[in-house]
Amino acid sequence: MTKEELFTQIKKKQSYLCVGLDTDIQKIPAHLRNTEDPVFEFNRRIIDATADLCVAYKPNIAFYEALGPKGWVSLEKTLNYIPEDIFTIADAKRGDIGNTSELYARAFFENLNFDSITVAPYMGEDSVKPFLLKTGKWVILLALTSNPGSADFQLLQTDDGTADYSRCLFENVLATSKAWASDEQLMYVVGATRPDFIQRVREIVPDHFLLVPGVGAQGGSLAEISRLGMNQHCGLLVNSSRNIIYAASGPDFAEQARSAALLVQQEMADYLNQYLG
Ligand SMILES: O=c1ccn([C@@H]2O[C@H](COP(=O)(O)O)[C@@H](O)[C@H]2O)c(=O)[nH]1
Repeated sequence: MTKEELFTQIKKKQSYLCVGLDTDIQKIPAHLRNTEDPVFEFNRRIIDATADLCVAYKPNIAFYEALGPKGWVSLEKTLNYIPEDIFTIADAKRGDIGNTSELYARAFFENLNFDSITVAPYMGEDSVKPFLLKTGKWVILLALTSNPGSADFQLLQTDDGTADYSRCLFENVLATSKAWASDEQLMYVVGATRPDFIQRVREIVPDHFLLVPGVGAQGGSLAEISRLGMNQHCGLLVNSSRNIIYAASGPDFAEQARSAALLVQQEMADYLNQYLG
């Protein structure tokens, strides 16, 4: 999916919601546990209930890997079930020496046909490039993550002498990596729990899409991130996982997930109207 196509979907659905498919076998409603593939059955019902309200789905790969081979089967079935016009994100946080990254890229872009993958920047350009060589696919590079520990390294002050102020490490990640590919192929993860830094992100990457986790269960504010982070193409994919998919645990879980997603979508429609007109 191109950037333009993604923006078209955002305008059509009046939504920049990414539903996180963090499907935990322990949290699946009891009545689904006896089905042949409870994880896929749960995801299928969530997708049916939310597909018209979101523009992306983000399965977090850990939840599937943890189940062994059958987890990968559930993941593949889920991916194949997602409608064509919805952007798919493998939240895998990969990245290794070049030849190993090439195999990760094949796993997620060829074996599984994801549109994008989250990649850790720590090992540098040669660890990210193999993902970028896949035509039509996106890399979503971790920049400023939503967890408290992001302060340990990402907020370390650096001084390369080129900025008016001492940059944090995450700002160097943005400034350096934006030369590796265009904003048609590269996005960044920026946590909603860090709204105080979003202006600094936008100074360095004004046109890129940002994948923003951390609203809902982690306490980030959709209002703040939308006000500070939106650009002329919206430029935001805001993820919510637990608050949507586990809105309820009974037989009506999918309807409740839809209600939770609808609340977020309606708020997003207001912000799109307010900031993009
Ligand atoms: O900085 C990051 C990067 C990734 N995540 C992932 O997003 C979802 C958030 O789930 P919620 O239930 O909405 O909190 C989850 O898959 C994380 O691994 C993140 O939270 N922060």
